[in-house]
Amino acid sequence: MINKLIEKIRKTNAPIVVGLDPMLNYIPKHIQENAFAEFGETLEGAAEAIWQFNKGIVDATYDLIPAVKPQIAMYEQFGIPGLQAYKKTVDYCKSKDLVVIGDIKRGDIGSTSAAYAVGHLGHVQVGSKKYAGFDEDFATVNPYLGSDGVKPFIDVCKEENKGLFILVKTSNPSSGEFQDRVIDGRPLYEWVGEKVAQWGEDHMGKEYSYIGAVVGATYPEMGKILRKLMPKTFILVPGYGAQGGKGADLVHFFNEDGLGAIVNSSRGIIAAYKQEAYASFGELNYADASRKAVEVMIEDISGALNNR
Ligand SMILES: O=C(O)c1cc(=O)[nH]c(=O)n1[C@@H]1O[C@H](COP(=O)(O)O)[C@@H](O)[C@H]1O
Repeated sequence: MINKLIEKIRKTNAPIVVGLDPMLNYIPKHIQENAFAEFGETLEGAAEAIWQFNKGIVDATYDLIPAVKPQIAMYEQFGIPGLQAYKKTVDYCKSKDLVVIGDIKRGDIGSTSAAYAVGHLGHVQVGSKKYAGFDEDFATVNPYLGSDGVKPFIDVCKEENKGLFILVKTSNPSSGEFQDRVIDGRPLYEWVGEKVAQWGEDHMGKEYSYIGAVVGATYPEMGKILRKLMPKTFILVPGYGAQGGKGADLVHFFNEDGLGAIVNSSRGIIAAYKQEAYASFGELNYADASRKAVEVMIEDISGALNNR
């Protein structure tokens, strides 16, 4: 999958991911009204609205981008119908040949991690048959429980040709509270980054490892250090747009080959029509506003990379 991701980044010339993080308050009135007319103001109605909203965005952007990242919490809040909308979104994006990064941020003791890994990336055995549960291409993993909590994910990735993005330095304001703590002379995120690079060594793709890292766009100096520490690790970089990250901040997340990072924007793309810059599109044309926001993001990042 890392090979496919790289191939698609090269083809689209767009090292970006559209984050499909639908909140009801981003969803245009007409979509909500249609969904509620059919299913009522119910969890099913909400799930239908988020699915229709996502479909509009995917249809308007899939030819420009290599990948999407649905964040499962945004679906889970609507219970089982929400999870059905998540699965429908994953399948639809795959039918459009997009690489799907399931943002599930799991990680537990080994046996429990194994179940998460099977459910999201692998096949579960039922009697004599095997079934894929969610079937994303990549998943995000929280490494806090250590190697035995991560290994089951890596094992399933090897069997299934899938990949991971493991949290190394997150984009949020409090991420330093634990992640920046200095241990034996180095911050914790460096220890984790080094470990991610090691885990990745025995699951290499053609150019980069199947085992990637997450490093927030909001910490560009740390990104620069981590880039050097993990040369063969692909970095998922969230925090662009709504959290303040800009193209110029991101150049050091990339290697000299112009690869090595993929930048996510969720609210900045899916709720673009609510921003002043794209307000002229109007609520009805929300998906066209998202397409424009993708074009602007690609321009911003490739411009910054060309000028470095
Ligand atoms: O793993 C992630 O994707 C992630 C890690 C991180 O450090 N920071 C972070 O914002 N994310 C996710 O990236 C997305 C960011 O959304 P926006 O701020 O709307 O672009 C959300 O789905 C977050 O859960």
